[in-house]
Amino acid sequence: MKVVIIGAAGGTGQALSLLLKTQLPPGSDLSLYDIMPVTKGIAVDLSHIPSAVTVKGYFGDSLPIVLKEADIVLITAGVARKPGMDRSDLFNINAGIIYDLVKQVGRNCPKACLGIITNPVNTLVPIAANVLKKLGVYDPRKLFGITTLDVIRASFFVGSLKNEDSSKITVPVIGGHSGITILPLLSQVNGISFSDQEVEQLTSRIQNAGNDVVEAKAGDGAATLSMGYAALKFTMSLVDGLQGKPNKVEYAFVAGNTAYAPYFSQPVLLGREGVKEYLDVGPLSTFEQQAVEKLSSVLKQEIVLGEQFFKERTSTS
Ligand SMILES: NC(=O)c1ccc[n+]([C@@H]2O[C@H](COP(=O)([O-])OP(=O)(O)OC[C@H]3O[C@@H](n4cnc5c(N)ncnc54)[C@H](O)[C@@H]3O)[C@@H](O)[C@H]2O)c1
Ligand SMILES: O=C(O)C[C@H](O)C(=O)O
Repeated sequence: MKVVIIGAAGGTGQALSLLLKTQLPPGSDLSLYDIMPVTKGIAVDLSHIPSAVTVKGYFGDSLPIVLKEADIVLITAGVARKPGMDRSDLFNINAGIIYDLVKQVGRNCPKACLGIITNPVNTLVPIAANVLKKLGVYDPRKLFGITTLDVIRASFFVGSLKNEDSSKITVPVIGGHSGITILPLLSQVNGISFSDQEVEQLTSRIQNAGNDVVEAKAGDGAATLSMGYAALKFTMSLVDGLQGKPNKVEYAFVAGNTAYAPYFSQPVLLGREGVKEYLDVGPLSTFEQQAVEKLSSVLKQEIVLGEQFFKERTSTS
């Protein structure tokens, strides 16, 4: 299994690299890439951890070589938020970065599964899809916006509210990865019920959890460590699915089969080619039905923004 992390010298990239070095199946190749020369040193540092995962670091113009033979590419390259910013404020810089990087992915490892962590996920995934389409290598089963952080946060918040072990609680989170597009389905949490007030407060807390980290870090970045853990969870399920292990289900922002928006975070069963089956989001409460109607119009606008960017960029290049 070859996994490439692009943006590996950043906060999220380093946390994820560390976790994957210890968790990938023996014999895997973990290749780290960033524009920063320190990436080589990060790989040397990680290589001293005893595990049967080979780790190498690259920077500069070596990306095409790094990508060859990749099974999974995870992109965390780009800028992160500072207090007072929305994820959409990152669009101007990160859209161009994703456009260029995904071109390289499409050219050098067209069959790889691609996970986008960089924000704004809701807008960057449509750009990535269009870049891959233009290259003639788009396979919707293999392109994911990684929204697992919302899922793990929701488990933690529900566990702390109800005094339960959060590692045993699963909260479905659908929609997208910004503001009201993040919709936890609290009505589907097994064995736990919530008052209307708890539903409203928890929903808002899950939607705003990213802001809490950005404010608490006070100008020095956004969530990196919990994101590293979340991306590990997603990636290990993807690895297992690619290796043919059964019942690997994750929530991810995909070009799926819901009526809510052309790209939507929903449960997916992972298999040898990426998504094996798009699963139903299940029954929604009245609160969730109203919320999903509202979020779908916001999400559609954010998706259109990505598609417009792609059109403008291709017409000028
Ligand atoms: N999907 C999510 O739930 C989620 C969670 C946390 C962070 N994020 C997003 O992930 C991104 C990274 O966050 P971070 O905190 O790790 O930021 P960071 O600034 O610590 O790291 C970003 C890294 O990207 C590198 N980079 C920039 N342009 C590059 C390019 N063209 N090629 C290769 N590397 C490049 C930088 O050198 C840096 O090392 C941000 O956009 C952030 O909003 C998303
Ligand atoms: O909030 C951010 O900007 C980073 C990430 O999307 C998060 O949810 O923590």
